[in-house]
Amino acid sequence: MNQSKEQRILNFVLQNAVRGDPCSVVDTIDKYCSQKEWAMNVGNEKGKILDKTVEEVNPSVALELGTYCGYSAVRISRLLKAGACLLTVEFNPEFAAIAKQMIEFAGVQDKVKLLEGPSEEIIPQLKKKYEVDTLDFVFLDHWKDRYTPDTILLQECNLLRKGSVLLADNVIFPGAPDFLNYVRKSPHFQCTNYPSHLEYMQVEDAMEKAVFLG
Ligand SMILES: O=C(NC/C=C/[C@H]1O[C@@H](Sc2ccncc2)[C@H](O)[C@@H]1O)c1cc([N+](=O)[O-])cc(O)c1O
Ligand SMILES: [Mg+2]
Repeated sequence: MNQSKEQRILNFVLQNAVRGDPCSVVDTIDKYCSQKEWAMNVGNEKGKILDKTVEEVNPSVALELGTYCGYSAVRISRLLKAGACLLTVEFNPEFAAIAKQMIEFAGVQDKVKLLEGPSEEIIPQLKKKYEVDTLDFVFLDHWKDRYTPDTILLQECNLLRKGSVLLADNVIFPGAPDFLNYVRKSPHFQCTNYPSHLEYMQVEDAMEKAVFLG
């Protein structure tokens, strides 16, 4: 039975990256996906916007929706201070298994908790089951039509506090028009747009930062 693209990406990392070195894992995935097979990792150009936002927020508790192969989980967790953690949500078991191996190879497993299941089920469990008080940072990179309902759900579950930062990938391509509309119209969010390009392509894309105002 031939391998999946995600398995091929993982194998390329296992054979070419440096174990325990998150930067080499990130660079090796970018190398494979720019030269061999495109894949929906946030990539290096938008990844630098992600890095800057994570460094600015310096979160104690971060949430990622849409782990995929673990590229952004490795990218985010490499920047976290001692004792901080990233909770990342993935509902596809194959992708979760790939991401788990990617995270372990990068050596960031002590900072990352991979939660298997759909975000709409996991988010309401974060306080009681995963002992989260509030989230300092949320990276949205899962199904684009889930960005808005999950942003509303995060508020309903009292998981955001004054100053919590949401950063959404792909608000131009594939696009998340209802999310942009929602956060930009809401009096509870202060929004900033960061124009960029789709990973590994010369297609326009952008990230949107939405700071919760309480
Ligand atoms: O579709 C895109 N992303 C959807 C990502 C989905 C990821 O999140 C879960 S869905 C889930 C996870 C958790 N909870 C509920 C659902 C999927 O199993 C996948 O791992 C996308 C597409 C393009 N593109 O160019 O077409 C570029 C990108 O950067 C993208 O992010
Ligand atoms: Mg994306």
